[in-house]
Amino acid sequence: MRFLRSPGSRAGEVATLVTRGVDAVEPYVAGYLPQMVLAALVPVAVIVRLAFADVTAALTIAVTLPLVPVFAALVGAHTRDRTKTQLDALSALGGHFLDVVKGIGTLRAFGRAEAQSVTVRQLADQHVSATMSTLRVAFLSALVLELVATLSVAMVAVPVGLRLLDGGVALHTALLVLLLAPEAYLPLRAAGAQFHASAEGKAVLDQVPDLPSDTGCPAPDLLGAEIVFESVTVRSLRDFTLRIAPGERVALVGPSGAGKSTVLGLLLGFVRPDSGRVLVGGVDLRDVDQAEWLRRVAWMPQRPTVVPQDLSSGERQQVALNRALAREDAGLFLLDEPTARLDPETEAKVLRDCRGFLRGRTTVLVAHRPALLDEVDRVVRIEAAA
Ligand SMILES: Nc1ncnc2c1ncn2[C@@H]1O[C@H](COP(=O)(O)OP(=O)(O)OP(=O)(O)O)[C@@H](O)[C@H]1O
Repeated sequence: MRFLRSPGSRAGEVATLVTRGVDAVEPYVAGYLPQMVLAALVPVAVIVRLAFADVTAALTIAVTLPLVPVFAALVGAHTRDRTKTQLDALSALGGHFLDVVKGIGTLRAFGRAEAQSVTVRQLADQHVSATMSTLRVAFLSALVLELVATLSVAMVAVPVGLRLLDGGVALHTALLVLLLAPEAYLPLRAAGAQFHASAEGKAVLDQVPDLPSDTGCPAPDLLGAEIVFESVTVRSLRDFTLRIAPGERVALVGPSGAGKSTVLGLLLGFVRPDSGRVLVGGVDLRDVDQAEWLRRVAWMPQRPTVVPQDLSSGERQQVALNRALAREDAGLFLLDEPTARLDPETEAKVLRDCRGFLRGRTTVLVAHRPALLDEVDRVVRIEAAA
């Protein structure tokens, strides 16, 4: 959940990581890592046991054994790059597909829906070729590791067999060597095989951003908390400074593109200042647990999403406004042009209805319509950046 909420997460990447990515992590955590523990312990135990029975065999194993991890590391470096390319291709495909689905209405309206199928096909082809390339490397490396391990076992077994024929070694010692020698190589071979099965999981873990050790400090109680914009610069806002007292109703006015909605975005925590700070009750909003903060804020966006769609835009706006005002427990109300699509008569009625409700509740609203200005305690003008 913390990853999903982390700022800057891109939808396509997140969709790939939390679906296929999560499945891919299991072979790494439950397969490769435990196998690495065995690969570190078992060969040492075999060498120590054989050192007491047949020093030559123990030395042969000790010398040939490192060849397996050396070859595995050489092939592994190659595998890592290929797997990363494969995962990137999958993320690009997932992200693009998601964008196309989201924007299908607009694409159809402009007659560009068909063109997208070509792009999706190209991305799918890229993913197929990246996957085939990863598989080729995986098969090749399995072959290399099997070959190295088999030759190493032969280098131990053949001399022991010859010495047994010459009478240079007892039968029970030769049997012990022949039975134990393959066991020294087995965990390393298995780790090599697990490495390929788990490479995607490792790439996924590398892609998940470093998450903060905690989700931020508790959201300040808005009752009695002053909201302060301290020389905030972001998008079109330049050194924007504003103090909002608890319970105050403020209207933001100004030309299109001046940054009124950006001010609401800053208060929601969706937009982060490039410089300056937004303080609530003296706490920098950047440090506040965003999920908890959003539970305290009621927001009506400029273009509300309301199901069903068969409502008119004005009706949709009224539903969205009622939905925001129904959040009686909220400590801050952010309303972006709440009456923009209403006729003057309906607007007057809506404003009459919410007048009593908003009195004494901290409210920031974006106002283009003059009727809204009578409903607030203060009007703040935001000028377009020069
Ligand atoms: N997601 C975004 N990323 C980057 N810049 C953006 C983004 N959204 C808006 N902007 C830019 O930020 C500036 C301020 O936009 P904003 O929507 O805050 O203006 P506004 O005053 O609310 O305008 P309007 O009255 O037309 O709604 C504009 O120049 C706009 O292009």
